[in-house]
Order: sequence, then structure tokens, then C-alpha cells
Amino acid sequence: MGSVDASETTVTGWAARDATGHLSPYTYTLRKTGPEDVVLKVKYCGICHTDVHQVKNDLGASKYPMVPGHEVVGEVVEVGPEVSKFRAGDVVGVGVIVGCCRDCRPCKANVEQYCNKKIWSYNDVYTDGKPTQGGFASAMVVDQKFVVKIPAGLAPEQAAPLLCAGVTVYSPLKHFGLMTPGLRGGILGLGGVGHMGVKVAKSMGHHVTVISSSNKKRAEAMDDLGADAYLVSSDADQMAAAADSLDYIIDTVPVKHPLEPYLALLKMDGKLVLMGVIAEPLSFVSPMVMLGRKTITGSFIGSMDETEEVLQFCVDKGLTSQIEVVKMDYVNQAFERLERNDVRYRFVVDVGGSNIEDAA
Ligand SMILES: NC(=O)C1=CN([C@@H]2O[C@H](COP(=O)(O)OP(=O)(O)OC[C@H]3O[C@@H](n4cnc5c(N)ncnc54)[C@H](OP(=O)(O)O)[C@@H]3O)[C@@H](O)[C@H]2O)C=CC1
Ligand SMILES: O=C/C=C/c1ccc(O)c(O)c1
Ligand SMILES: [Zn+2]
Ligand SMILES: [Zn+2]
Repeated sequence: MGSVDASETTVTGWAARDATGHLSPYTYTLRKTGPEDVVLKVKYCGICHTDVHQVKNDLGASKYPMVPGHEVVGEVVEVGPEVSKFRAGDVVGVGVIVGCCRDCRPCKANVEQYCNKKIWSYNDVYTDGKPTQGGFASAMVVDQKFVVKIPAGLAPEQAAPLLCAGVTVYSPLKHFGLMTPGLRGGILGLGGVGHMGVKVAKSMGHHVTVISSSNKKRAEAMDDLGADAYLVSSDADQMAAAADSLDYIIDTVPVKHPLEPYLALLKMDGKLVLMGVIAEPLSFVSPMVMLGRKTITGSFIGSMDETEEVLQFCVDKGLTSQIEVVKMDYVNQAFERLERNDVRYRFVVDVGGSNIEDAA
């Protein structure tokens, strides 16, 4: 962290300034530590495809300067006087949201990710009127409700992708009653979220089929990730042979794509769970869901409770994420490689080991 005056700490992050999405060092201040705030020095931060969508203004709501990053692992350096869950030295995580109203139905049901007044960890405005900024930065200050402890047994860089990708697959499997061993699941799109989907679903005892846009990841999917089957979506014969075989599909494709080929893979009552953030209408003809009583649904990250659960699930099952750790000065290349589908399977930036204060 940088200089401290009476109220605010100056920090350095890497920010996009416009929709080119190019990140460069940016200095800003953190709010004064409130009674329930945790200040963390960032150690690692994963790069999610949502970060690409956001820096490039794919959703049309991006505000700049924007410091992205929502798979954040750090070390607690200070806590407010009313913080009970954390103390200095703890290794902790922060994900996609950092605030909610605490009063609506989702908040009262502890699914605060569905609160209409949620505050995003970046590209949003905090209750004090300051822009929120994410984890590609030397430090963050976050309300304790949105901070989780990283359990012993998980390396901090390994934990980072679990804070978005991991909980994003765990939550719908739990919510939709899809944790039963023996189910047949499909993972459409083998990227950051998809590879955690394979690992989590396999650990739940599912038969897992990867559905990919190419044959390039076949050997890795089967040999390294433990998938049971692999389909190339453009291969009509393979797709036809697999018709009516899956209980669910987790669809992580980040661009517009037809739904009908995937609805055809589902059994009666099967579920297509949309994960990709796609700002264009997706289409299908109604018999594709009527004939088989199939469901198209969606799911958004997971709750804070589920985030804690998936971290412990990964410890208990011995699950790790498959990551490529890079330094901060490689972040623009990493974003470009992620966008062109050239990473196995998640970049994690070693923020703490990148001396980012010196670059400012
Ligand atoms: N709903 C939620 O809560 C969350 C949503 N997301 C969203 O999910 C999507 C996936 O995120 P993430 O896993 O990080 O992304 P990745 O880029 O890591 O993975 C996406 C995968 O989709 C496949 N794909 C197919 N077409 C394309 C294309 N044109 N460009 C890139 N990939 C393609 C690729 O798999 P293959 O090579 O196998 O075809 C690729 O690996 C994003 O839209 C992201 O914003 C992310 C986290 C949480
Ligand atoms: O990566 C996590 C965030 C996902 C996300 C899902 C839906 C949406 O509209 C977003 O802006 C982000
Ligand atoms: Zn994400
Ligand atoms: Zn709420």
C-alpha cells in the first residue's frame, strides 16, 4: 500500500481507461476503514471472462477508469472495530459483489447475489459515492460480509478462481438439486468456469461430457480433468449420437450461439443452465423445450455461504484449479489470450509479487 493520510490510503491498480480495454497503472484512494471493513493487501487475482466483457464495454455500462478483478485473494492488514470474523494476517477472498441491501427477499434468504441493490466489486458506486475498484490493485477495503476466509489446505493462487468460477458452477448444481451421484452432466465451453465445472461435477460423482468448439482440448479434458466423454459441437454425428443423454448442461460460452443443438442433448426434464454473459438475444423454437419438458435457466455466481462451501468442498475433495500464474505487467497479454481462447484454464495474476506500487 502507498501513503496514508488521516483518512484515506492511496493505492495503485491497473485500470482500463476506455473500451480498448488496455490496462495501465492508476492511482486512487481507498475509503477510510469503516467499523465493519476489512483492509486486504492483494496477493493474487484471477482473470475471468467477465473482466474482458467489462473492460471492453460489451454490456454497454462500463465506467472508466475501471480496475477489474473479482477473484481476489489477499492478506488482512487492518480491520474495523466491529469486525469479528477476521484479524490481521488472515488469508481471505473477495468475489463479485461487495454490498447488498440486507433487507430484500434475496438478502433475507442469504442469496445476496440476487439483491437488486447489490454492489459489484468494480464498475459500481459504493455507499459513500466512490467508484468501486477491483482486485488488480495493491489493496482493497471490503465490508466483512463479503469477505471469506481461505481455508488451510488451499494455496492462495489456487483459491482465486474458486471465488467466481468455482462458486458459479457449485451454486446451480446445489440449487437445482443436481448434486446426486450418477447424474450425467454436460459442460459446454471448457474455459475458466467450464474446467471448474468438470472438476466439481466429477467430485459429485457425475458422468461428465465436455462439449467444446474444437478437438484441441480433448486429451486434456479426458486425461487431466477426468471428463468421461468429449463432443465437438460442430460434429453433427457425435452430437446426434449423444441426443437425449444429459440431465443438465452448464453453458459457459461467452458469445452468441444457438441453443437448439444443446437442448437436443438433454433428457426429459433436463436443464440448460446459462452462464455466459451475452448481450444479444439467444433463440430456440418452443418444441425444443416442450417435447421433453426441458428447462432453460440461468444462474449468477453464488451466495457468500456457497462461496465458503465451495472452498471447503475443494479442500475436502482435493480439488485444485488449473492456472497459469503471471505478473501484473503481463496482464494485457493475458486478457488478449483469454479472449482468443488461449489459456488452460485460468490466468491468475501474482499481484503481490509484481511491485505494482513501483510502476505508478
Ligand atoms: N453467470 C455467472 O455468474 C458468471 C458468468 N460468467 C460468464 O461466463 C462466461 C465464461 O466465462 P469464463 O469461463 O471465464 O470464460 P473463458 O473464456 O475462460 O471460457 C469460455 C469458453 O467458451 C468456449 N468458447 C466458445 N466460443 C468462444 C468464443 N468465441 N470466444 C471465447 N470462448 C469461446 C471456449 O471453450 P471451448 O474451447 O471448449 O469451445 C472457452 O474456453 C463469460 O461470458 C463470463 O462473463 C463468468 C463467471 C460467472
Ligand atoms: O463473472 C462474474 C459475473 C458475472 C455476470 C453475470 C451477469 C451479468 O449481467 C454480469 O454483468 C456479470
Ligand atoms: Zn467472474
Ligand atoms: Zn437486498
